[in-house]
Amino acid sequence: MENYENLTIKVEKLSKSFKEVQAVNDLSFHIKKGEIYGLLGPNGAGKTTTIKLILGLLEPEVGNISVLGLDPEKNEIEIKNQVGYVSEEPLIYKSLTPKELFNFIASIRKLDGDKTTPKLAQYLESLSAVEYYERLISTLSRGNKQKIQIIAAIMHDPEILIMDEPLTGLDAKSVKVVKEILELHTNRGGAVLFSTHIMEIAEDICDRIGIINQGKMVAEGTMETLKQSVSAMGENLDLEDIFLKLTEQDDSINHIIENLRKTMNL
Ligand SMILES: Nc1ncnc2c1ncn2[C@@H]1O[C@H](COP(=O)(O)OP(=O)(O)OP(=O)(O)O)[C@@H](O)[C@H]1O
Repeated sequence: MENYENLTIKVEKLSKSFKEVQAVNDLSFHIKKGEIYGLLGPNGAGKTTTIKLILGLLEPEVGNISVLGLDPEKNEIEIKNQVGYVSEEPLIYKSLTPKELFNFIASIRKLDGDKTTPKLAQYLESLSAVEYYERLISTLSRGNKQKIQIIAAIMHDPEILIMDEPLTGLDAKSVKVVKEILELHTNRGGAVLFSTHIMEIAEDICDRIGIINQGKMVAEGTMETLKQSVSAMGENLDLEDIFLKLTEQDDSINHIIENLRKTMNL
């Protein structure tokens, strides 16, 4: 029996469409305290739409969402105080330096400078971003912009981190540092919603994974239980095969490879 007091995010029977596109279709899942939950799905599966609904940036057509017991449609500001969000799009405040951006965030969030300054220095150093601190964000590389976006999302110590494809563009060392940040965050009771289209990343980082395709949940569980259900199917499939199968990409990938071989004369 689930202990509902332990839940940070609860999504029930959520649906959202854009004209003829059903982006999210009767989706339900929950995220517990201390858990990294991965939304795994191919391009266009509905991951970003789900995240925007949870943040109150989009209105659901049907369904319920609770974030720390709050309704995103009614409590957008309160939820923003408890959540750190890394969006899929690159950072918007391009005409600022990271220093100006962090000062701006600290002032709107009314953060204590004595606590925030050393924390920021540590994050910048850990992510090898000290030298970019006073450069215009518009002049930074994609990966360095992403590091600044991640620091901006965690600097107020939110209870929940919602990260939409956060590792895009990061080098191997920074990926390791971000993974460590997520682990430390969950060790102290925080929760993470993490979206990715890359199965290995979900496997490496997430405690539980929800595989979505065309807005629908097609499988959910720990990596262990997902692997067990794969072997229970009796076929000689690895997890990558099952991901492609569940997301209906297995036939099309074989077809694409066959056509590519013909085109490239192999
Ligand atoms: N504002 C919008 N207007 C129209 N269609 C939209 C809009 N936002 C999303 N969609 C459509 O909804 C579907 C789900 O998109 P979404 O961005 O949620 O997918 P995703 O899983 O995050 O994909 P990706 O991995 O490529 O980022 C797609 O078909 C997309 O084209």
